[in-house]
Amino acid sequence: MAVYTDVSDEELSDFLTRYDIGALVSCKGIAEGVENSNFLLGTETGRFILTLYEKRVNEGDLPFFLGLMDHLADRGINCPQPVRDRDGEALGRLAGRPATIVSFLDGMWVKRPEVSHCGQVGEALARLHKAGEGFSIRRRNGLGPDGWPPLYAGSADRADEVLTGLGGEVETELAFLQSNWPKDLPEGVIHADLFPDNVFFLKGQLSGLIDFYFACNDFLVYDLAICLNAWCFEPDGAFNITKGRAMLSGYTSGRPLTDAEMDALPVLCRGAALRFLLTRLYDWLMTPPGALVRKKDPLEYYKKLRFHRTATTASAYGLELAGSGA
Ligand SMILES: Nc1ncnc2c1ncn2[C@@H]1O[C@H](COP(=O)(O)OP(=O)(O)OP(=O)(O)O)[C@@H](O)[C@H]1O
Ligand SMILES: N[C@@H](CCO)C(=O)O
Repeated sequence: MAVYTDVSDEELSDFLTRYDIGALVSCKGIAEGVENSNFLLGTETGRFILTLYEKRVNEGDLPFFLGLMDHLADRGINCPQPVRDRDGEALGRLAGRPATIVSFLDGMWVKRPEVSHCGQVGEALARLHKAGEGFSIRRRNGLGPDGWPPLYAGSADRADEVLTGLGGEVETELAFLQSNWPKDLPEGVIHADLFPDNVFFLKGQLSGLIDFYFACNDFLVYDLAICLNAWCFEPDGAFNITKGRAMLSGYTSGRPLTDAEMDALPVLCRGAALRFLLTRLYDWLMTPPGALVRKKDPLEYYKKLRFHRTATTASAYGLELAGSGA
């Protein structure tokens, strides 16, 4: 459960006096999520989400995340909006942690995404990429190719505890990606973690996007590679090309891909799979027993990586390539 920091009723009521959102009526810790402590607040004026940023979020990045949510919301993306206190500050401090209050979004995430969900996520991702244009703050992707070797170093000597031979496979993949990572693709602000639990639907229609705390500047099509990984595989590990096709056509209906982006898709999908394999592997090995957080299976992403190694062109994901008849 993602409530790492306890907040007393007194501290919380005091904190809320800085805002114009009415007095506290209820406060409930939210079990989902792994990164930060989240609480659902009820006040006299409505519902809000209170987030206390935990150790993996760098405080210096918060102006990027909070500014980005404002920028996107101003451009029609339904995402949480930071609530400002009477001094105009979106970032406060509570129980010793940096803290913000953001608007509550209605909707539910889907545990078993269907083709229609994948198509809508593709469309929403293209809208998000366009809405991010003109955002003035930059943030490099700390979990991009340069970040993978140091991240892996933290679990390298224990990787084979998870699966015999996994360490060697990761090293081979790191070397391949270092040599084959594309250059000069269109860049912009990416979400970088648009998994099903970060997308809300209401009556089958995509209603909102949350959790911008991995957002950064990177290749736009890398975000699409992350979404293909997160949405288009079945629980048995098989890639569902119908879902892939729906996602890619949803995306390209809003933002066509360049030839270079299409060519790069299989390698970017490999990189995206490795990125989540590595963060999950680290957490799997390093989270102390008894910690409240639910660890996610690194091998799910190892299986996905193996699929991507068999993909030679973007048609493996359902993209129609000119002249391929695919
Ligand atoms: N603005 C919001 N409106 C409604 N619910 C929200 C909002 N923000 C967060 N939540 C709820 O809190 C849960 C956890 O939020 P979030 O995904 O941001 O946490 P996290 O710790 O960063 O998790 P992770 O990085 O693992 O996805 C969400 O699944 C959702 O149920
Ligand atoms: N979406 C990530 C966890 C949070 O960033 C994963 O499934 O590994």
